[in-house]
Amino acid sequence: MTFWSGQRLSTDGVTQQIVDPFQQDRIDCSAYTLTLGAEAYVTPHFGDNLREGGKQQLAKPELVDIRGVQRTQGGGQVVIPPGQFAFLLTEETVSIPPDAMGFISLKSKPKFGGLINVSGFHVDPGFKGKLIFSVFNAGPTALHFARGEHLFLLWIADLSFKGVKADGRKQHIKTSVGYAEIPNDLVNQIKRENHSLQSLSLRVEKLTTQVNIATAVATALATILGIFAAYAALWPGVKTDKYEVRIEQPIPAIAVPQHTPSSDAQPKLRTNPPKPSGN
Ligand SMILES: Nc1ccn([C@H]2C[C@H](O)[C@@H](COP(=O)(O)OP(=O)(O)OP(=O)(O)O)O2)c(=O)n1
Repeated sequence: MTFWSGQRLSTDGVTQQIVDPFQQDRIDCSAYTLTLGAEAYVTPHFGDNLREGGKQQLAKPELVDIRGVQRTQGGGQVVIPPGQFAFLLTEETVSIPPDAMGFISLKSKPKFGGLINVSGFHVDPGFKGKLIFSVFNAGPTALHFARGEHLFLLWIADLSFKGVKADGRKQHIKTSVGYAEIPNDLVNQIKRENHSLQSLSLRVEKLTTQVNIATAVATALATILGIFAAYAALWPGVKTDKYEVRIEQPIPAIAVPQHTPSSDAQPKLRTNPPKPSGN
């Protein structure tokens, strides 16, 4: 298996239409640079409205000339928050010859930001279509990408066996047609709130604030009630008509038994009566 060199990409890459549209300045050493295309999908995070979140259509950027250097401007943006998955569609359509295969990867810049390629690393012989990268933001910050941004790399490798079947058809090649957009069934599989560490941390922060406020209010109310109760109990002048107890009837005199010397005398001990004699 031999990997195509940059030189070969610039010649056979064009004649065999490996990538469409093809630009010579996209050859990066022995790889071809692919860009972010018209669609992206990012999984919703805590608090997002699931009905609203869907595939994003990214506007095409314009080419502007800055002192003779062509720069892209105004491409539609996609933001991937930390801890979220995304599908990213390539701008280019890839056509792998039947006797070759492709290898794909993210460029280093998005990787340094924490982006991980989840969806695999190969393109089958005979595959034709746009590529869909499934990625995960494992970094600490939200990652912003614009349509037209150089995000992916493609290498082509020759296969050793170039045989054909008896009926003339090529063997072991991908015959099904690839994607032109991000299919809805892919989106439906992952369209649910994804509780990333960041979103859970925000939620804990929010709950902590609410508990702190509730505790402060409860403490203030308890203090006010305590002060009011103490004030009412200790200050005799503080009475309301509602709580004042009026004593209308005089308290009846209670007869208190008088102490007499006889009543003070010790009670006599009772003695048993003498037993009658036996005769
Ligand atoms: N990030 C990627 C990786 C691969 N592919 C394309 C190129 C592959 O040739 C094709 C099929 O990939 P796999 O063989 O890994 O996938 P499956 O076997 O699941 O799909 P199929 O049933 O089409 O063979 O998908 C893609 O669009 N995006």
